[in-house]
Amino acid sequence: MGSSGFSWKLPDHPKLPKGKTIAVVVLDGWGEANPDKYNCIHVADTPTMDSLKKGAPDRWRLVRAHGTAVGLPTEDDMGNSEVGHNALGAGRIYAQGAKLVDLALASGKIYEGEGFNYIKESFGQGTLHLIGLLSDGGVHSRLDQLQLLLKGASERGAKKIRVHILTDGRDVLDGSSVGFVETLENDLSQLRSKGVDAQIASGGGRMHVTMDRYENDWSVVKRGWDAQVLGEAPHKFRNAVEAVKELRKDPKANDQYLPPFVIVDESGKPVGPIVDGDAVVTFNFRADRMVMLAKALEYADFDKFDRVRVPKIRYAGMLQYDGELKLPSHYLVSPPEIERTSGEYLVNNGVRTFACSETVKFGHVTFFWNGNRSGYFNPSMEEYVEVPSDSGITFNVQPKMKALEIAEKARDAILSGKFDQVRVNLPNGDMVGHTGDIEATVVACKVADEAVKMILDAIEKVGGIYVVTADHGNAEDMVKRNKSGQPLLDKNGNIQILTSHTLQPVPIAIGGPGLAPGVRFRTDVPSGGLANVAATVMNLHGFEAPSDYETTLIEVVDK
Ligand SMILES: O=C(O)[C@@H](CO)OP(=O)(O)O
Ligand SMILES: [Mn+2]
Ligand SMILES: [Mn+2]
Repeated sequence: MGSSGFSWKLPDHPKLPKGKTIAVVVLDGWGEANPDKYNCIHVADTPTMDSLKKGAPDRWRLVRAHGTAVGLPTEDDMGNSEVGHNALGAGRIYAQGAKLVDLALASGKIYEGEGFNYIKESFGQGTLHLIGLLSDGGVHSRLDQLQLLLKGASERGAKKIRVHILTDGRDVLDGSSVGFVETLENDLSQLRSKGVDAQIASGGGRMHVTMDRYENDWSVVKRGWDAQVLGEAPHKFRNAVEAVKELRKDPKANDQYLPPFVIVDESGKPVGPIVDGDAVVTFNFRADRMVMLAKALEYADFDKFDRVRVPKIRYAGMLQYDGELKLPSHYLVSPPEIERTSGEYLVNNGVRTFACSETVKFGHVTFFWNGNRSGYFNPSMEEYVEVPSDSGITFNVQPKMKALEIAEKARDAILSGKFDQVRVNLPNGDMVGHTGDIEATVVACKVADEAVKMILDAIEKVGGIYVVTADHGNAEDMVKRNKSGQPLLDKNGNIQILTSHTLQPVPIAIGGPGLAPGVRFRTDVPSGGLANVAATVMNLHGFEAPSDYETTLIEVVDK
């Protein structure tokens, strides 16, 4: 985009009026799948979402929310919130972190960049520490990328390497941590046979150790800091496979919430605390659950918890996690440059915007929606409201979460007349779906449906328009299936619970008294995806979308 001649001004839509209040509702983790007893959305009482479906095909359809439709490497990649909200807000498909890292590793460019050269300075005297999520889930990180990085770094002079693992069980099956640790141990032993002193140094479950987000609970990050940096944890083991196996013996244990542990040598000393002169790489490509640790590692002024000891290190992220904050300042791969998002365009065209969710999804409808950018485009035109999430619990014990509070805020914003777009994320289907608790997920879906109703009722009152959609699947399928769709059993004959997202498409529904009578979904965008939603919403606000946006899903026929 050349600077000369560029204008934020959007052309008027030839047929659709401006000035309608539009509710944009994102149901997190709400896909469309065959109805059976593991489809919690089907099992739950969801009269509002059911009634929207009756508008098919003119005002209800499905859109793609996984794989290449959202910029992921392959069609086997399930959708996730980052790429889903990026696509929804940006209206274009960007090659996402997973893919950018793949390309940089394949071409070797990762080793030529500023970030790698910066950390490499420490390889002579210091240890290289790699911290991140150990699985092949592909949402935050990928095992094969870690493996390539280990190989590449050791070939380029890293003589002492320590890996600080976070077990998954959220993007992959619970219990799969053992296999991933065994694979990593095998790789590290091969490195040792080549003379590299390489070991796992610490670990813990991702939801209990390190990977909190949006500052919901700093104690999670502190537990990680204590283990990774200070070498202190309640559990000590001589090896990580044994650690994970032992800790999983607690009947309440699961991969997502394993307690922190450190690996110690024969004299009981931790094998890999982070000390002055070391290099650290956080190898997750996804931002939200790495930003807090990045702050703790990078900020001189930091008061979220007592770091006790702040080693002088060279730190790089796999990507830069926040472009506005320039955090971290060193990184191995440049993040996608998502610019000219729909939020920025609309604000520049006078659309007053309200966005709301609870803490655990707040950044989704703001930061991710706006192309991984924090803050307002224009504070006098926008208001972002965060409803505090419960912390320190798994959401199956509180499946209603803050859905109704979010809906109340949205309702009040709609009725206030102060906003043209009121955008929310309703987290329940996703956050409770990730716990693998089917009963609780059914409750979660019911309450999300109630929240949608509250918002739609407000839209009805003000003569507005609604757009109800989702960012990817989760709650619609809670069981791992074989290729023909049959539930898979484990060796004890129990079904294998699916805690992860899915490859399913998601619904999008439009309606409300403000929707012009001739508006309907086009039939010539059959493979439409989340990136087509931005142009659609721009049209409903009375504007044509920029020409490089993915095409709109709607047309206006004469009535
Ligand atoms: O909880 C998360 O971090 C991911 C799953 O790893 O879910 P979502 O993409 O919905 O935020
Ligand atoms: Mn999501
Ligand atoms: Mn999720």
